[in-house]
Amino acid sequence: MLRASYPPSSLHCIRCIGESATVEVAESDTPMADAETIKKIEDGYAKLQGANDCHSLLKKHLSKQVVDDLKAKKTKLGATLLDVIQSGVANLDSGVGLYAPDAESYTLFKPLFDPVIQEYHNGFGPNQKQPQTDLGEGKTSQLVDLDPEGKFINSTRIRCGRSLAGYPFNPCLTEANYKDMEGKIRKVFDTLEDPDLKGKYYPLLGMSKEDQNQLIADHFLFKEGDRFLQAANACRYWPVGRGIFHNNAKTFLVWVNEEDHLRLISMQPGGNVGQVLERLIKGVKTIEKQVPFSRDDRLGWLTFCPSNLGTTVRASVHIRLPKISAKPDFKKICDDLKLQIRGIHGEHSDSEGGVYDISNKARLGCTEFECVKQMYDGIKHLIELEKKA
Ligand SMILES: Nc1ncnc2c1ncn2[C@@H]1O[C@H](COP(=O)(O)OP(=O)(O)OP(=O)(O)O)[C@@H](O)[C@H]1O
Ligand SMILES: NC(=[NH2+])NCCC[C@H](N)C(=O)O
Repeated sequence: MLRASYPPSSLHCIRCIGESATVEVAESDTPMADAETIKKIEDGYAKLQGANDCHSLLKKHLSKQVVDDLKAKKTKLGATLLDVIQSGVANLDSGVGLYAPDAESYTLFKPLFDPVIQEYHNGFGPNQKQPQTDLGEGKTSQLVDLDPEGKFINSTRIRCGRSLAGYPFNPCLTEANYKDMEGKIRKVFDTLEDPDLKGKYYPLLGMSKEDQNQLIADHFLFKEGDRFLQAANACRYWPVGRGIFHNNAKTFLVWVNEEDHLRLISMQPGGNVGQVLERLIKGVKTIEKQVPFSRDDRLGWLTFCPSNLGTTVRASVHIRLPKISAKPDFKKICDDLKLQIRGIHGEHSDSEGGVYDISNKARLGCTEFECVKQMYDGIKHLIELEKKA
């Protein structure tokens, strides 16, 4: 074993500025995690093992064997198993608990990612491949309004994530990367002419707290200070490079550099899923003509969190189902329909006034249109149950 200087711009990011950039390099020249990092990984493993109230996929799949096999590994950008697991170790209430600091992490730390991916995405196995993109062009008319009388659904939203090719994910990005990426995407926003898409970019830097909080309360903007992202080292230089684009009607929105490089969102009041999807397709197709995105042959569109791989599509409604949501088996009914229940202010929030956010859960191993259809068919069924209850 030699000690050598590895030029890890990302290692600075991952390990906080000010730390020495010297890391251990094995004889094969493969970068290796240092002893301190390995100790933290082992301590993290022990903490998870001792936490009886922790039910994350991380805890379930981070076996002693996996720790021993992966603890010394390091990606070319300097990411270690610690970077992958630290959010789930800090937040024992995580559902998933791990993130990929860069694309290489999905292969280097495969023995951990693959079983998590398999369990989260309906059994998507290590030899399975994400199908070709099918956003649902020409098929949106199949998705007729789920609630034409406006009795149940407050609003419908479909989002997808995209990573700009050539850049790693949050923990490995430098401040210059953030500025650069924001600059590139702002130029693309300026070219949007279609009346459905045309709008303005609002950087977080310089936005008043009042405006920011209003956008969050109205469900348009990402929240600040997400402890899961913070513990994953994903909020560095905040608010530099972060912001939101939206059209006048706030029905087409793009989040810049929150959890993923981009989140493209279409949303509107009511239950017209077809219209919402139609607008999203237009937005994605227009933007992707100008920006190359990272796609993996097996895992599809690449994202920071393994729960978002593949299509990256989460199609949701904000819905009131007072009768069936009061039943003890409501979660089981949704699980069986492969739907996920969230609270009114998004992930890790509670329901308010009996309104739930219900969406497709899996995003990998199916097409984009199938993800939306999963939500559509499931919600249709839930509304029928509510009417009969
Ligand atoms: N159908 C919907 N109608 C209106 N707002 C919605 C709808 N679905 C989600 N939202 C809002 O979008 C915002 C973001 O939600 P949330 O963070 O749960 O989901 P996300 O954007 O899909 O990302 P992630 O899964 O990474 O958390 C929240 O304010 C949430 O209330
Ligand atoms: N926004 C997401 N990536 N959501 C999925 C996981 C979020 C968080 N890391 C958890 O495990 O609970």
